Amino acid sequence: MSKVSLSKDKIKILLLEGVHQSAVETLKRNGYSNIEYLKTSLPENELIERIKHVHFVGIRSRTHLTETVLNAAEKLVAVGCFCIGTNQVDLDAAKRRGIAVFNAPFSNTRSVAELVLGEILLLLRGIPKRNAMAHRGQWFKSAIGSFEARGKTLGIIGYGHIGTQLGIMAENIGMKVEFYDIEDKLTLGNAQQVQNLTQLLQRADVISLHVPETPQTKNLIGMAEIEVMKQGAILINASRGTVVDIDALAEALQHEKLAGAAIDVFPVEPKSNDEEFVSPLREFDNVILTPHVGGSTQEAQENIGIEVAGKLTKYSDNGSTVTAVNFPEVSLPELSNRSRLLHVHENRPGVLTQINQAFAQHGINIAAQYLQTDDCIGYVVIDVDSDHSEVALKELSAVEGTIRARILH
Ligand SMILES: NC(=O)c1ccc[n+]([C@@H]2O[C@H](COP(=O)([O-])OP(=O)(O)OC[C@H]3O[C@@H](n4cnc5c(N)ncnc54)[C@H](O)[C@@H]3O)[C@@H](O)[C@H]2O)c1
Ligand SMILES: O=C(O)CC[C@@H](O)C(=O)O
Repeated sequence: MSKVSLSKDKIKILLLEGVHQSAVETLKRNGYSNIEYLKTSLPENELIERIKHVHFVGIRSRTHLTETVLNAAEKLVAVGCFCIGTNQVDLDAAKRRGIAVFNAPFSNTRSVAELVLGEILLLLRGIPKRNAMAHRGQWFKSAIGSFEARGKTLGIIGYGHIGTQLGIMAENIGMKVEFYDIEDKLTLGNAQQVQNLTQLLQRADVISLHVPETPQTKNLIGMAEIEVMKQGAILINASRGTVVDIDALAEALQHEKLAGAAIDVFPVEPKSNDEEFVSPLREFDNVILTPHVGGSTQEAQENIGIEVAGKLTKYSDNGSTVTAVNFPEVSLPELSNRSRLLHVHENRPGVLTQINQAFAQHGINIAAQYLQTDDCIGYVVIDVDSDHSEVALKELSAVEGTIRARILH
């Protein structure tokens, strides 16, 4: 599949799920005006219909870009996930089709950490229950089950961007921070890494989850894990809904093994704000339930809009894949007075030799060449004199193993 360079007004961009207007402004500022903006996600059949015609798509966590959807995305060059998580995209299928995927790895980190810190304080004081009772006209003035955060142990599972930020903030209010991570991590402040999950579960007064959705984190916290937690501990999950077995959690709350919980993400989430939220946790006054809003602050959404739209325009304008989550990363200088060929190919021996031989045969001088590969694909970027660019694109497209070739002037 090959493409000539389209003028910017012909490049179609579909933005879903009400991404912040800062994304639209950033795209427009960079010359992209052909933007369709929808406040919601789309049902799969409609998504398949619309994605056929677009070069870039922007989504959040509700839109699932499965292999079936990507099969229809004939023109798609890149996906922008206007969030941290990218589990809603079949990253491997996108890569095999030469579609780069970008996200915003830190823009909502602080928002999630702040929400979790607030929940820790409220849950340690038993506020959700007292609040619910007061709404029903009941007056529960009592210190029973009400504790300061100072001196309590916070156990963080997944000590990445959010986990570390939360750890620092929790230490600032006098909590002791321990964490479990599958990687050896640089500990910030006075935090301590523990060697296994059980140890952390046994020691912490509050457990907070900050892992990605992976096969290994599915039901990371189930009946057996809750069993080893302290009597009266608190569980917080603002990572992904698959990480906690909700039925096991409901049972633990029923038996008062846990004093409370805060859950922001669920195995199945409503597809829109009009759909009913169904969960066995609804009956518990001591559980804070939030509709996947950990990262939903004005500050975070604005920054995400600018960051991800910026990455899409950079990839479109000059081919840079820096911070792409499924693509070999190539950092590129700006293009001036030349043409740039972007070639995504299956990573097999001899592709570069074929390219160089074809260019040599046609007397095409290579001004600069950049190559990065991973175990599946290679991404080569070649700057040539503009006089030779169309021949060069034809030659590139004919190379065996070509997935995509694109040209920028
Ligand atoms: N609720 C929200 O709105 C919201 C907002 C942002 C992010 N998130 C979720 O939070 C997750 C974490 O975000 P982050 O920016 O801190 O990610 P990150 O990649 O910086 O950190 C994740 C950490 O988890 C560790 N990890 C991975 N698998 C593990 C396992 N099996 N056991 C223990 N540790 C494991 C990693 O080594 C890493 O240190 C995201 O993947 C996303 O799903 C949710
Ligand atoms: O904005 C969203 O839909 C997802 C937010 C959060 O889960 C993320 O992964 O950044």
